[in-house]
Amino acid sequence: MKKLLLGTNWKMHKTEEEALSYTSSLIELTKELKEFQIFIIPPYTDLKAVKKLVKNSEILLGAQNMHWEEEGAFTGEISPKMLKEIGIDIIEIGHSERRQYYNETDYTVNKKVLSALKYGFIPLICVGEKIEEKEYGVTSEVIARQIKIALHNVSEEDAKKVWIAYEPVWAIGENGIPASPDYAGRVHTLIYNVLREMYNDEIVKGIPILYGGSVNHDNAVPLYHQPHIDGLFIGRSAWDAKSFRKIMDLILESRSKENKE
Ligand SMILES: O=C(CO)COP(=O)(O)O
Repeated sequence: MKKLLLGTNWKMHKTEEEALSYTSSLIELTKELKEFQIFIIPPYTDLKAVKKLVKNSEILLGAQNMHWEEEGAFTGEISPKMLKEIGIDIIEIGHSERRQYYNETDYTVNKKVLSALKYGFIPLICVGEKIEEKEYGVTSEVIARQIKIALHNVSEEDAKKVWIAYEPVWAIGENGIPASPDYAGRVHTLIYNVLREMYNDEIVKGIPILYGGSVNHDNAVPLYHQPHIDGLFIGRSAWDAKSFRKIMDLILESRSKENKE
């Protein structure tokens, strides 16, 4: 069975001290679990310290953003070369908060994806429709455009390294309403079909599509059962290591019930 990808985006949370305490607990709590590929995405200021802890574990480490240039006059930005030196595995690209507050566009997402691939990172590309786009019935068009532009000029060989996260904007954060598992499953199937327009079937089967947006202890299992949901990308419910582990336990419980049935 393929490993389920389970990761958490910390957003602008956790000082270095908090990051170290969380990471050591998570390593301890998950060290015997082989069913999941766990990843954590802390703020830049925590990355070096967290890397020292995770480097002897199976946990992958990501950064929340990256400039596409190696260096230059880009005050406040972080380059692929800097992240490579720390030993980062994943670059999260195009999260809706970056699209909403920091002028991230489909075109800058594409530049970052190409740069991340060039430097050997896994680009974790976030896509998702806004509430008004859902209400006007253009979710499929929005998602198809985001995916096609993000992957523009990405070769078949490189597409194998890409991860995609479907995060409906209206589902994210404290005021978010989680997508129903059925709705999420339908959009994941749509993403899968958009990818099939771009790449051959073998490659598409290997591209994981994660769901994110108010994943919690109640909806993690039904989401995991949907078609083409290959992982969960979690905010609040995974910011406490025990709460994150609880999501893993719920999934394991449901898997063992299935095996018995
Ligand atoms: O934005 C998210 C992951 O990138 C999800 O955040 P929440 O799980 O807190 O809604």
